[in-house]
Amino acid sequence: MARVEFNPKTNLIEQAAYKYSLQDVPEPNLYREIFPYTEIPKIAFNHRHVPMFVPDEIWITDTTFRDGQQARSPYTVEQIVRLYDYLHELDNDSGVIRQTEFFLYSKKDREAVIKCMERGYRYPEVTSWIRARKEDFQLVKEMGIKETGILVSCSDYHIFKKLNMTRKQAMEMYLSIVEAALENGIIPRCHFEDITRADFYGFVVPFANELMKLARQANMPVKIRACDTLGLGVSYPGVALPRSVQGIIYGLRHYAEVPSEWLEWHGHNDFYKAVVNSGTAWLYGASAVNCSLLGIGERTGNTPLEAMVIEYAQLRGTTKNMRLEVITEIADYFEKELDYEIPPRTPFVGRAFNATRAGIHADGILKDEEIYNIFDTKKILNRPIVIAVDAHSGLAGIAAWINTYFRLEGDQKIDKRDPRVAKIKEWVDKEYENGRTTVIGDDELEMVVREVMPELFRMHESRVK
Ligand SMILES: CC(C)C(=O)C(=O)O
Repeated sequence: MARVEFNPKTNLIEQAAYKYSLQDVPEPNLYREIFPYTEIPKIAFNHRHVPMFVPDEIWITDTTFRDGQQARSPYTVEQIVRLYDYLHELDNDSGVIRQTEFFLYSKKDREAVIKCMERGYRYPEVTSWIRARKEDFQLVKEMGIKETGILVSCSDYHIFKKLNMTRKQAMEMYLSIVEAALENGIIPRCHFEDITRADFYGFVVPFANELMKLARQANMPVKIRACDTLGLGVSYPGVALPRSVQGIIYGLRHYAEVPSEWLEWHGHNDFYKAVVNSGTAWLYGASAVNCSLLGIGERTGNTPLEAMVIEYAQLRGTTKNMRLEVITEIADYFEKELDYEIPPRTPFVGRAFNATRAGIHADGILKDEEIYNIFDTKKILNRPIVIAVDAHSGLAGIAAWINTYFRLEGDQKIDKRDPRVAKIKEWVDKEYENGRTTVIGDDELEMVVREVMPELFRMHESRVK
């Protein structure tokens, strides 16, 4: 039962939050009715609605060098430093991209951290990720890092099956590690792994309560990152725990009194929900959402950082002083320098995200591009709209297609008088002479351009399917 108390500060009779205590169950609660494993997981509703609560400040934290790097071959030190520079350039001292986290395991990891710290940027702040071993705190301290991530897996899948412990044993172990961080003057950021399959009232809230006690005793923040490890979080109104994103964030704030500034959501995209879940976490009281560049992370990836930059702009009505065109530079860097193929239809960064193939759309765009473009992609992302070619495009249309599609600038640009453009036009004309009525698709034009201008493909090889 919830306690009803008089609050002299507000002069109101208030219902105090019920204090949940640890349920040290003998058998794991695997929520088999929701996660039968041999069937698709179920989305259960209890029709409980929690209030929206948007923190005064919301921001993004980055995991490109941690979760991102776990899912691909490691970056070199130079690549890490370049990507860190890009994050800083994108943030442009707005503080929206507030922190990024690094492994400290190897000499190479540490060299990258030192180089990034030497940059002296305020944002994104360098934080670390360590094994939950007390010796590692010394390392964090020596490197001058103020905050570190610590893994505190919280579902019974992890506690019973992976750690082979009881809930009480796991909680005691986690608390002793958090205490060690605080004793070393380091802010612990507790990664509640697999929270969307965890017993919320039997483990998550009681554990968070203990963490908040430690924070009060040490007079230091103890942050909580709610990790939707398998992307099972759901943001539909009335969804039941443990899958409810808003339920988790509300519950941590309300029942464990975790302040918004210490609360973060870490999403995965297994069910295509990473972006909406992160936005929901913001709206229901987590100040931070954890993302990675291009969403690169374990399996289907994390919440894409660039998507949350755009979401921030939509929710807040401002980009502060972020430089959104850097998103395009980052995408180019991944493709050209890191040999990473961005799926063409990926929002904001894929080469086809603002391309239109339908003749009728191209016609509309020729009249006024606003008709078929989501926003001024040239101004905001330095990505001019891409137009498909048809019977009426002519030399100029074909040259424009090549220049926008391959994003050629300055003297790289192909002129309409270039004889290679005439060759492509011959092919286009033949198509229509032979009775074609549809617009020519990007893939078809790519094939012809590949024959006539192979050098373009050497530059953009990773863009070609
Ligand atoms: C390893 C943990 C912290 C994680 O990244 C996740 O749960 O997705």
